[in-house]
Amino acid sequence: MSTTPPSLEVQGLAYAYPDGTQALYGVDVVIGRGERVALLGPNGAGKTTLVLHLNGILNGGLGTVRVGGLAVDPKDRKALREIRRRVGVVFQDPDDQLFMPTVREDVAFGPANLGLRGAELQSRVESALARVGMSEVADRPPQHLSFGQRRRVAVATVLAMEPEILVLDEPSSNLDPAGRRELAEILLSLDVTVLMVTHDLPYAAQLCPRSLILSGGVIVADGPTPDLLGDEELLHAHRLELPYGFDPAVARRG
Ligand SMILES: Nc1ncnc2c1ncn2[C@@H]1O[C@H](COP(=O)(O)OP(=O)(O)OP(=O)(O)O)[C@@H](O)[C@H]1O
Repeated sequence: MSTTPPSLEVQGLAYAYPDGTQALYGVDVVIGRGERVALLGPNGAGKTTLVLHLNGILNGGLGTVRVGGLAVDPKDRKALREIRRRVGVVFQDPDDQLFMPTVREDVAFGPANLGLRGAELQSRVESALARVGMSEVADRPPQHLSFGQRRRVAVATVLAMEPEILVLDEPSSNLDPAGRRELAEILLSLDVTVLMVTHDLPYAAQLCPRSLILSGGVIVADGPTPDLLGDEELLHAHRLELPYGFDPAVARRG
């Protein structure tokens, strides 16, 4: 009987930077296919360090990372290329991700590098742009778009690679209320595994049925988002604060 491997399996991941700063102390996380999970935690908790291990940008520590069953192995360049396709990271600043003369060329860049051409490439690009509602701006230069539109195009560049897991770094930052809501609607409509790093607890509650709290390089909580956000002591112990008046009980479940 064959079973589908989880989108992400992290086991015993420990990492110290070259200057000796220990950022992760044995992290274990399994994220099943199709889950949407928020990664919460105070500044300096190790969230970025963990994300940089998912596609092999950081390595050399202890433990293992598997994406869709494939191990991240920095020595195996072919496997690493496949890992970087499977782990689609949307950075906080879309301008780190968009550099071509038009939106269409930016979205085509990754799949063209994988060797896609012609109708197959075109259909990847059209589909990724449609999924983020950006088909209308395909021929415009990215720098002529609003910040919110650029973030959506950055999501499209990653979706065009058909990733196993979409990793979003602070997706709601710098968005106005309408842009924030539009992005939430898009993310909820996608049929893809999501790991979202955020300090925006209401956004985590709205989008992610499950949350992880990373603090001091350790996963200190892993469970349904409404339960974690409803635990005042837990939040206080890890410098997490809900906005005044926000009721985590209204957070979406399932
Ligand atoms: N290049 C580096 N060299 C040495 N230490 C580092 C380096 N980058 C991060 N650190 C340290 O590693 C620890 C984890 O940092 P990391 O950036 O992963 O946290 P974070 O949870 O992403 O924080 P934030 O919410 O502020 O983005 C911190 O103690 C940080 O000072």
